Amino acid sequence: METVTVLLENSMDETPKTNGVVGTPPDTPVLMKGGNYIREGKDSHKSTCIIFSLKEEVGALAKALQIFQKNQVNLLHIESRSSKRSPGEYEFIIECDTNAGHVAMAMDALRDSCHYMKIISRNYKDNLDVTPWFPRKIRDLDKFANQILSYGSELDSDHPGFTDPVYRARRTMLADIAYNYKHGEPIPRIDYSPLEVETWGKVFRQLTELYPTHACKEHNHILPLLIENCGYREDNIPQLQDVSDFLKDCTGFTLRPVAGLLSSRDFLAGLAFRVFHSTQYIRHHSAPYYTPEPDVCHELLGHVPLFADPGFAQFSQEIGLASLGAPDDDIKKIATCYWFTVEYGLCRQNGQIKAFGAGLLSSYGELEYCLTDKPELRSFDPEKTGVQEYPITEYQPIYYVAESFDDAKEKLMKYAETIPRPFAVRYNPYTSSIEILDSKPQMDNLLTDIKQDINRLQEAMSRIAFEPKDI
Ligand SMILES: C[C@H](O)[C@H](O)[C@H]1CNc2nc(N)[nH]c(=O)c2N1
Ligand SMILES: N[C@@H](Cc1ccccc1)C(=O)O
Ligand SMILES: [Fe+2]
Repeated sequence: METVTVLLENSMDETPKTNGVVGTPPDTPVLMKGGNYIREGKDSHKSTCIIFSLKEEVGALAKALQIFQKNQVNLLHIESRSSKRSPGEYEFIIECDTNAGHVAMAMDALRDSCHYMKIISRNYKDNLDVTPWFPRKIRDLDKFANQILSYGSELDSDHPGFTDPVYRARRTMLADIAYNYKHGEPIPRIDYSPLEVETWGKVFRQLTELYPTHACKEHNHILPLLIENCGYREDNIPQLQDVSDFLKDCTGFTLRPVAGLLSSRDFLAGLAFRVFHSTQYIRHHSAPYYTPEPDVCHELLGHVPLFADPGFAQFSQEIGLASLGAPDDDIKKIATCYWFTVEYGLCRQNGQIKAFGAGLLSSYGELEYCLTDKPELRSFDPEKTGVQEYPITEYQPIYYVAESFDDAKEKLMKYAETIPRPFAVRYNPYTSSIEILDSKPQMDNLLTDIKQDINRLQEAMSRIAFEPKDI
């Protein structure tokens, strides 16, 4: 326990007290995986979170902490709050490093000495009592950086850039930026090469020709604003920081650089914080009109326009919140629904079918293809859509059509509500953190906030001076 500083707040305040993260292990250099430009992830940031309550007696916490010490478990963070679940008790939230020590043994021992205990851990498989780990503070997203899904060798050798050493070196450089990025830093600006700008230019020119006839109206509405405000031009690849600033003003969404495809769980968790993980590299110049992985064209032309829409931003965050702590099966289903809507969705608008999925809006080839009679079209229904298999690296054989943009949102939200979880969560935008609503004090706080809002609404209504024509 060499790095632990315990500062307990002996206050009756209901909100958890943050005592600062102490002793997060430093990053150790990671090795390049043979033949791949994606580096192997390391578990240095993995932690388990335990919520437990103890009888209020002298030395209770010290006893509990001894359990960790005996089992050589390193504690990273401690919060305390008085418990309303069991009056007279304190609740503690402890984050411990799972890389060293006998974590499972410590938890078994701890279980015997406390009334209430909930575990949130990456190590949840085969253990129904454990809620899968999720980030609780926006800074926790720094822990995803190394968790890029590296493609199998099959895709590697298929990849258009596989045999191009210049391209591979570029990818390594941009991956490094994403690996080293920390929350709150400005996103480094990239000086894109003439070849990279040319690739972007081709993609941009071709796609903007198709959008008027193929893209949904929401996308067509926002693109001109990006052209005006963020340097979206045929001869310029927009910088992530500029786009992030723009989104922040529109809907509070921000971008963070990422080295490649994230797992569905991690990617969705980012959305709960209104954070969109965005790649910064560009597809290989030999295949501008379809690429098998997300790239800056996909993020900036496919996803970003819709994140500037308040309704879509809200919906994305709700999906993110619904995913936190969900079991693997549910993550898979919700990710599949996400795939067939946000990534590859079609929708009806004024009697015509239009594309709203980002994977379509960033691929000239697939955008054209999806509205021909080649693919099969089915109607979007989360129960069925959620279990459909799909290829990631080629045109989709099946698309799901939503009746409208809002219809897809509503259906998906209803579905998300059925995901099992032992508590509700909400996002606190003041602290950029997730509150776990699992006991009365948290619910009281929520109620107080809602009351304030109702008062404000009432006040606003009473202040409106009605014009005679409004009555
Ligand atoms: C949630 C769903 O799986 C979705 O397709 C995700 C997966 N991981 C991702 N990772 C990155 N970097 N960019 C994306 O757009 C996505 N999409
Ligand atoms: N196929 C998309 C990129 C992409 C790949 C995989 C998942 C999502 C998007 C394009 O060419 O723009
Ligand atoms: Fe995407």
